[in-house]
Amino acid sequence: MLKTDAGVGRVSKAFLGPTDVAHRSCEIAAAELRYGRPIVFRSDRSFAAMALDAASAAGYDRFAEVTEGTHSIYLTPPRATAIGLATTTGALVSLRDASFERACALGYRLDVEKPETWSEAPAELSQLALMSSLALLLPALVVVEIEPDDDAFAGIAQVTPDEMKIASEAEQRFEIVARTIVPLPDLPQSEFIVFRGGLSQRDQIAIVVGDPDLERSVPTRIHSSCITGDLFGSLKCDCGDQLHGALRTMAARGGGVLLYLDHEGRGTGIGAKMRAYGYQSRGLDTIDADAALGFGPDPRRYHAASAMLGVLGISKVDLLTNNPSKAAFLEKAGITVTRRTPVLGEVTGDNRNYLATKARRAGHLLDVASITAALVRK
Ligand SMILES: Nc1nc2c(ncn2[C@@H]2O[C@H](COP(=O)(O)OP(=O)(O)OP(=O)(O)O)[C@@H](O)[C@H]2O)c(=O)[nH]1
Ligand SMILES: [Zn+2]
Repeated sequence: MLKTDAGVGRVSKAFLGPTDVAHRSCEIAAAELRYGRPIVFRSDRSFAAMALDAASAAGYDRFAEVTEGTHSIYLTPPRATAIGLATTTGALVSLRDASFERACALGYRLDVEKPETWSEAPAELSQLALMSSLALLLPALVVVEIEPDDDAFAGIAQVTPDEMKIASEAEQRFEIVARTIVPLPDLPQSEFIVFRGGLSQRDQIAIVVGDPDLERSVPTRIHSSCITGDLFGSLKCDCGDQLHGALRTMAARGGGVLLYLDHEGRGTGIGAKMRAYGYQSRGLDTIDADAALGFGPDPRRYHAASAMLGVLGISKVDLLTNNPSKAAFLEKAGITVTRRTPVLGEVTGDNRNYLATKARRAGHLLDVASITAALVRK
């Protein structure tokens, strides 16, 4: 039987089907983590957890006290590997007598010594890392295994793996809430279409440039938000150039669609991205900096993109990207990618390493030699 009523008692069938209940559990659990409060993850085994990124020192001390020092920190596989622990499921390191500062150091800081003792984390804790991503928090979690009916955690928000699975279906449900023309410089008439839906996501927009023929392959860009690059023209990345270049390409081809997705920092959030920039200033590349914070190379998911294209009636695209995983996702979601058009920004001394790392380590279709040559020519 599906466990979909964790901790909520009797449920109104008039308003709440199983998907609603599951969806609500996930949203509440994510919100609680963001407020720095614990949640309970109820699988075959039960765990209480709180996210260090949001917890206060006092909240952490209370967790340590209630659990009588039996609490541990869960390190995801990328974080465990970054601090020298060889594991595929992640690591648990005891926090007995460890201060809040020590827990944070183990969880996401640089220059931490490899812990002497640790154990393999139970595989189900990766689901807790997913919950913290949903909450846009670092996946550095203080955890303790508890009895399902543990009084100390009574009334705490609960979530189960079944609920997470059911709720993830909601990621694919989007609807249009508003559409209107917004004049943009040097572009044909452009319409902003606002979409609402998904799991823990803000409203997102599709910008329809000109009058694309939806019967044919539509020039399309899936653009992940980058406040530093798109809005402020940061030189650390090429996002702003790609954004404006893609819109110009669409105009030149008679029209197209740009999906501007709520994906700041490759989906990790602006807080994590700025921490990652700090680590990059100390010599780590974009992937190792994210790994030091506990993230895999690219945690983005593109369900919103395929759902929004579906609502717009677009089934064939000419995708403006250098990132093959965007094309692969769309194909898997049933959208035909007839062609890929590269989108290149200006190569600068500040973004060269970032672009080269994306090519070398993330499989982006960028020519490292020409990136370097472009710089030499300057
Ligand atoms: N975590 C992290 N995110 C970054 C960093 N630099 C840029 N980003 C984010 O990376 C994303 C880049 O998005 P896109 O330009 O759509 O995607 P892409 O994967 O580079 O692929 P293209 O379609 O070829 O541009 C944005 O969400 C940025 O905020 C970084 O150093 N660390
Ligand atoms: Zn950027």
